Amino acid sequence: MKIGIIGGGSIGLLFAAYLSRDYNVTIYTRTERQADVICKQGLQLILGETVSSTMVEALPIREMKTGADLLIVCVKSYHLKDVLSYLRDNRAALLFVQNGMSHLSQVEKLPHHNIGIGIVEHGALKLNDHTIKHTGLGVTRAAAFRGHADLYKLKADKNLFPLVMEQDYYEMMLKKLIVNACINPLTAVLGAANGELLKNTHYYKLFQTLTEEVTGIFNVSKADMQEYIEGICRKTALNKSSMLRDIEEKRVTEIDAILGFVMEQASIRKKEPALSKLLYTMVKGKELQGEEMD
Ligand SMILES: NC(=O)C1=CN([C@@H]2O[C@H](COP(=O)(O)OP(=O)(O)OC[C@H]3O[C@@H](n4cnc5c(N)ncnc54)[C@H](OP(=O)(O)O)[C@@H]3O)[C@@H](O)[C@H]2O)C=CC1
Ligand SMILES: CC(C)(CO)C(=O)C(=O)O
Repeated sequence: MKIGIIGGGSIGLLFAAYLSRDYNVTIYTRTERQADVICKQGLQLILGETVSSTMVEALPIREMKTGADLLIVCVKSYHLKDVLSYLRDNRAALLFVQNGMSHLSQVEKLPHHNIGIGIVEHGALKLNDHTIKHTGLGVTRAAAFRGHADLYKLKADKNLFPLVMEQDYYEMMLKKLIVNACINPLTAVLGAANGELLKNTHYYKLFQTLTEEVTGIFNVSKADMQEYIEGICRKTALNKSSMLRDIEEKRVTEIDAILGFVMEQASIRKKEPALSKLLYTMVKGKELQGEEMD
């Protein structure tokens, strides 16, 4: 089976490092430079004290080949529009692994017969063009959005890179969306690690109010979700959320895909997302502040 991975970032390199053990993998990068580095130096995966190297094919996306069975799209949600033009004439099955839910409206317009949605619960950090650090062991969940689910049942390391099939893509994405909506913007604005949302009594009140608002918009049980999200905050207590890292590194965040989607749904469902609106504006302001400091 031939797998193409689009985007040589944290998640793309992580997927490539594990899947290339069992499959013929090609990484499609934005730049020619990164593709050259990967082809010449191979991929390096760091997990704890262990460093493993694999030779993997890489090409700039504009030289994308046809003939792959599966393309796993690992760019950020706001870069999807740039890669969709490369996908339109490619008949491969597609698997999208973006955080948030705003990409669903773009995905559903694609003509492909087989489209899957993935949720990544690993932590991964790209150290350079060909080195990836697996910072948090988790699972990848996948479900069919359209067509056959079997295509995403990939063989991969059961302990280090397990894949779990889910029945309902919407339910699976919604749960992750609510987690990201309740943790990421607050930690980004407060400059706090995930565990601080539980430890600091004032932050905890804000966190509870936000969880109440977001679960209310989607008519999901607040008590169950609160417990689930608190569990994630405890497990990742010392970690910075991806949004906080984006703000610190003056990158664009995925706020539109996360709280933007929440606010859109609130408007459709005639609910008032007061705190979400406030946090959305604050994160947008932080993004602008980052741009102006450059
Ligand atoms: N990192 C993590 O631990 C987790 C990430 N996720 C989700 O996975 C998705 C990917 O995140 P992550 O890997 O961290 O993001 P990164 O920013 O690390 O990687 C995205 C990659 O996409 C590449 N890219 C952008 N535009 C194009 C293009 N037109 N053609 C080809 N490649 C392109 C970028 O290239 P370049 O660098 O050259 O700009 C970059 O290498 C996000 O939605 C994120 O929320 C989910 C769970 C955990
Ligand atoms: C689960 C969580 C909040 C872990 O930090 C995450 O997915 C993120 O940071 O984007």
